[in-house]
Amino acid sequence: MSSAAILVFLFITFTFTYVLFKLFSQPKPKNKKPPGPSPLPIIGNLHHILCALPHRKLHTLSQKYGPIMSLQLGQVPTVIISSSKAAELFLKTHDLVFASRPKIQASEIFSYGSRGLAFSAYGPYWRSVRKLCTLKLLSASKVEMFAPVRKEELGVLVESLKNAALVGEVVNVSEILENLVENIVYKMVLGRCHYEQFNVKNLIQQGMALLGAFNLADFVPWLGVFDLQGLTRTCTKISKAMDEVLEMIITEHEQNPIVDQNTNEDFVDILLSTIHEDIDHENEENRVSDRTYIKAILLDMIVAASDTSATSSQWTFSELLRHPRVMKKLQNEIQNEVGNDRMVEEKDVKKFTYLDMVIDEMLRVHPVAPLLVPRESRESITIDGYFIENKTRVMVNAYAIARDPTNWSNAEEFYPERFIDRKLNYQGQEFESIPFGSGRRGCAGMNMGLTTIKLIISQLVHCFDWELPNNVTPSNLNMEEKFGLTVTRAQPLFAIPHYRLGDAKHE
Ligand code: HEM
Repeated sequence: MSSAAILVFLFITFTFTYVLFKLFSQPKPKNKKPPGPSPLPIIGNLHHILCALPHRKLHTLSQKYGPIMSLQLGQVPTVIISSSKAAELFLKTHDLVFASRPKIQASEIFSYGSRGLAFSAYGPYWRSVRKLCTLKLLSASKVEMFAPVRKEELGVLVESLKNAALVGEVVNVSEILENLVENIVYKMVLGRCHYEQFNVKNLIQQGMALLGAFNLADFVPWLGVFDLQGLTRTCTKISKAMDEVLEMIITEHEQNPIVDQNTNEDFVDILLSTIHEDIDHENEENRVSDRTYIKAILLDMIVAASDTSATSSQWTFSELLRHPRVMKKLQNEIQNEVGNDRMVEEKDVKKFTYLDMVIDEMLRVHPVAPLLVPRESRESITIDGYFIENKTRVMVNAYAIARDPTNWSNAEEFYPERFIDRKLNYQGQEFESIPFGSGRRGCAGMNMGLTTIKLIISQLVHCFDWELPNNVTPSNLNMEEKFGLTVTRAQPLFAIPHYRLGDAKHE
């Protein structure tokens, strides 16, 4: 073969190899994944979220890799959303694609195979349960129906704080707020909060800690059979005890049905009245023949309502103590409407416009579920040029979104006045602050939560002036966070109440 022929042969071979290499070595443009840090073998990027405050770490990473970022968490392909624009694409434009939840081992065990609302996969069963909860448990009329429970529990708390004020006692505000919200939630859901035979609160607290714990099996499923962290055993044990307690509570309700029109129903009564209804009309296989769905929904309601509302109240209180100007302005607003010789009633709260701004600002600065509740894609889809494969886990970083400098100036500063001309109604239209998530899987109990928090805060700042104890000043008050099922204060909040009303009557 002549040298020219050799050159031509080599040229053709090289070109052909090059074209083949280009074709197979680069991902096809339509399969381009969102950018993200390189994964390690087996664990992928798990080390990036295994830290004390993952929402902060993911916020920092998103500043390098962008608002739609890829992570490989063990075996689970994951996308992290960190801007309002990206959140709108995932939670509004393509909401239906991301309306499912991944299977979480603890929820599978506690909720009888995720038969509650929060963790069930998108489909006919979830749609029926969501409709049932929205209409029968969490509607505006039901929120109002439970006003007497909130009033009674707050009345008891104010009396005990008045006694503490008399002797200048330092009060553990975190603890009293947790107990208050727990009492309200347990009375609303189960009818009462104390049982002599068992400690239901303690059991559910243990369950909640397990739900918030990092479980390796959720990311590397084949490791699940070895139960390396012992979580499967513990969850199964607690779940069995919880099931026995819930069975007893339901049986007690069955044996004492509500006959008196003036007696308020609780969630158990309401759900029992649905037991003969076919909850899942579209799917024969999902037909509910026992009461597991009632137990799963009861648990979901307690878990979803308690920590979120208690933690939000604590952050609001902390910010008010850190900002005496805001505290004074709020007290003045309430005093101008209510005077100082009676306590706040629930109907007053709607008039407190500055309170609305304080709560909006607290929810922006301290979203208590900063990564919302994870979603899972139901099909493969290309968004903004990035390919998102089926069954990708989606985590929306509400913490990062609420700090996006394109939407918020001095984002770390707590400044309620930024909401004077800017109303957020959390109904899925705005995405600059999404503490309740958005779309089909958005929070089902938002009105219940907001009503509870607003009443608690207005009552406690109207009845009392609050002083920081010892050498704590507004500027050195510890505001460190602790990550779990919700992001709470790392240290409990302490303060001294000083009663400030005249002869208040709690009508
Ligand atoms: C300040 C109080 C609250 C906050 C900040 C909050 C926040 C959230 C968030 C971020 C989600 C996930 C949304 C998503 O995936 O897009 C959620 C879901 C949910 N929340 Fe809330 N929540 C609060 C109070 C409540 C209350 C009081 C209840 C019930 C009584 C409740 C019931 C639920 C339920 C059932 C879901 C799951 C909905 C579903 O998957 O279909 N929440 N909440």
